[in-house]
Amino acid sequence: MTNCIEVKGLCRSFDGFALKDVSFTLPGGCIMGLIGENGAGKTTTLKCLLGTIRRDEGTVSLLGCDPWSQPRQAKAEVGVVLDDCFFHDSLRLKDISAILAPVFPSWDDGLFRDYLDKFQLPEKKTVKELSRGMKMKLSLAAALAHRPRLLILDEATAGLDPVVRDSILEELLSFVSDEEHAVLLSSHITGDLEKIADYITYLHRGKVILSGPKDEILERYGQVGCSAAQLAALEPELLTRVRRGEFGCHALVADRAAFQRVHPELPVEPVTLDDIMLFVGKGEAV
Ligand SMILES: Nc1ncnc2c1ncn2[C@@H]1O[C@H](COP(=O)(O)OP(=O)(O)OP(=O)(O)O)[C@@H](O)[C@H]1O
Repeated sequence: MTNCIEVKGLCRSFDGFALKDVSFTLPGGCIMGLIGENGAGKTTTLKCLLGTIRRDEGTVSLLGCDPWSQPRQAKAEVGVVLDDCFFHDSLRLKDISAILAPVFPSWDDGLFRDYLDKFQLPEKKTVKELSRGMKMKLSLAAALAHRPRLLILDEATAGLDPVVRDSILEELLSFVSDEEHAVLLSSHITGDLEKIADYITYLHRGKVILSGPKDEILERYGQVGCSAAQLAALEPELLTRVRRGEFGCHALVADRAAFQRVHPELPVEPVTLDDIMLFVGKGEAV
């Protein structure tokens, strides 16, 4: 399995914000979810990956090419879906092929029409007549119709109902059934990522605080509910973050098995990605 994305030591600073030493790899045949609070640097990371903004330091490889120094090669096989539909409002869906075919040498008009059909997008409609969900499906149809090997999606399912989201997720899963393909998507809907992602990268204030196989993360991490007195007696090295409430405390543990060996009397509950984000965003360091 070759890597479709390799990012090492990526840095980019703006006034008041810095993306620091971001590194991750995405193997072929896999989906990676990029998560993080508002302003954590997800879009900035994706823009650096796509070469639409310059990076200050680090290396980026998209399908073996550097998007900044080899923009054409790097982007030829990358499909991009952003949270806004980039087609002009007055455009009819049936005219989109004529515009995109000269841009993408591998554009497949038949495939584009198949997707319009599959996503129930009427060819005669103009873009302004589409709902938000339909526009997202149109963007995905256009991204897929030039037969990319890599899909990069930024908040592409935000604001969509569960049925539309589910059909988009199914499409992404079917896309990565080819081991040469991969998907990187940023999302705040962590439940969707728990369903489809193989890897998770979690950005917090411009830094990667967690990156790895999703199942390993969810198996390794856990939470312990206890009283303030019990919490005070626990070994700090076994805990990652704590949350103190009126009715008790919760501690995030990064190694459930290690904690359980030392404290078999305290049950460790499973956590979701949202739970981990709440511990990081609202909890305290130990
Ligand atoms: N062109 C720019 N100039 C200055 N600051 C910028 C620029 N682009 C982004 N930033 C800042 O970088 C930080 C990260 O923004 P970014 O859009 O990458 O976050 P995000 O994780 O995608 O957030 P959200 O979940 O809200 O979309 C923010 O503080 C933002 O204000």
